[in-house]
Amino acid sequence: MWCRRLACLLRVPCQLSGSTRHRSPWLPRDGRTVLAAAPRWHHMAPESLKCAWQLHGDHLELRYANTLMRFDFVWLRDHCRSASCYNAKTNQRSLDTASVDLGIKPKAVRVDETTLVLTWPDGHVTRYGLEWLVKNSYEGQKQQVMHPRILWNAEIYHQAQVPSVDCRSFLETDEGLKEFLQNFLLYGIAFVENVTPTKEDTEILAERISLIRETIYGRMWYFTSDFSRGDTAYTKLALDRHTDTTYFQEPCGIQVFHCLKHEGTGGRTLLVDGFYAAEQVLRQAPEQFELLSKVPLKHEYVENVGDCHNHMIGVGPVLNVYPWNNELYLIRYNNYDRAVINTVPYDVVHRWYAAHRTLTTELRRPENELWVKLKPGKALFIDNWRVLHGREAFTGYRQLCGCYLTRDDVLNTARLLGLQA
Ligand SMILES: C[N+](C)(C)CCCC[C@H](N)C(=O)O
Ligand SMILES: O=C(O)CCC(=O)C(=O)O
Ligand SMILES: [Fe+2]
Repeated sequence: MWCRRLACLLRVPCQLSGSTRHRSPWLPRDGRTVLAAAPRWHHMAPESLKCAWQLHGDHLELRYANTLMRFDFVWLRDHCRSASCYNAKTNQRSLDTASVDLGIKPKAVRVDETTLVLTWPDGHVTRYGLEWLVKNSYEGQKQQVMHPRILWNAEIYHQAQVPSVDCRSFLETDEGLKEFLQNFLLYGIAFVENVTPTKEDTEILAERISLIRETIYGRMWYFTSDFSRGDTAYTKLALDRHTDTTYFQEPCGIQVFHCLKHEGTGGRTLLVDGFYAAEQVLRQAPEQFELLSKVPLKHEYVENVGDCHNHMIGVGPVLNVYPWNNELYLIRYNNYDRAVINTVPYDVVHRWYAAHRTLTTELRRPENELWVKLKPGKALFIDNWRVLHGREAFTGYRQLCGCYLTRDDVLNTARLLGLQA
């Protein structure tokens, strides 16, 4: 309940779907009435009014479990789960989709209490469970979220009292790992406690949930304020909230931080839920949310320091949403690394700056800021596609180690433990 309700807040009413394409074909269109050939609803036995279907020129319409679904005929042929079309052992399609006539129509259609049965012109029979269709239809997907989340500001996060997971339980039990991953998926951040403060022990943690993503910064990195790289992260300066590696075509999915040493003052870590802020933008100004999700931008990293020569460019909008349900899945926000804007005309640029300002205002609200002091022994995992991080300026010697993780593999681990990810 927690997840569904809050995650739903992230879904935008789709402004692009009001076209006539989605209108029922038997309803008057453009003021004209659809005449005689209007399709007819076939109901199952009178006692099961929950299912009805009708055939149209190019698709089948099915009402089941309060969902009105429309299926293209090629789709229905392509997804056939018969033994000759689909290998249920490997979950792979055997049917060559290119061999299906794009004008294909079923020769016969029958629906009983549980199953839709289609006979194709060549005599091949396709059966679909009605429950399977609800789960796998576009209309069914549209009503669901891919990633249940709890959006937070500082108060929501504190009140939830999300526990840190103990290192041993994380490494040695499935329950510990699952609890950690559930917290991570819901909040976009999670802590492991009582970790031995070394790079090697941090690496073992990372490898428990994923593969380490090696980048231009190395596999496992150490960093201090030694100016060894051409980036402000390697200084003592404050860093405003941002996501990392915005200049990669696919920004790193997860960032791991473990502070191994700090003898000095300051240096607290700032965390802000980017999706919570984006959600506020959506409520206040949906057209600005839409602009942030449509306007492509470049981020860039140019480095020429010592032996390090790098030039990275990543392209994409600030907000990335799934087009079928408008659910946010990635925020790319780094004002330091944002490149010259040359991908949009001047008038769009101005509206984009206004939208960016609205988002920045939300991201900077003090009540949205979670401040934590990272200490040796406490490792922090951050969803770099959702939660922004920053840091306070500091004095003294401070050493952080960590790594990036490949997102697919974190989600893989979570799914194998039975979590929705
Ligand atoms: C974490 N580590 C110190 C290795 C790299 C820092 C990368 C900093 C860069 N400005 C970015 O935001 O991507
Ligand atoms: O020093 C820190 O706490 C974080 C610096 C930073 O943003 C990074 O390494 O990505
Ligand atoms: Fe960073």
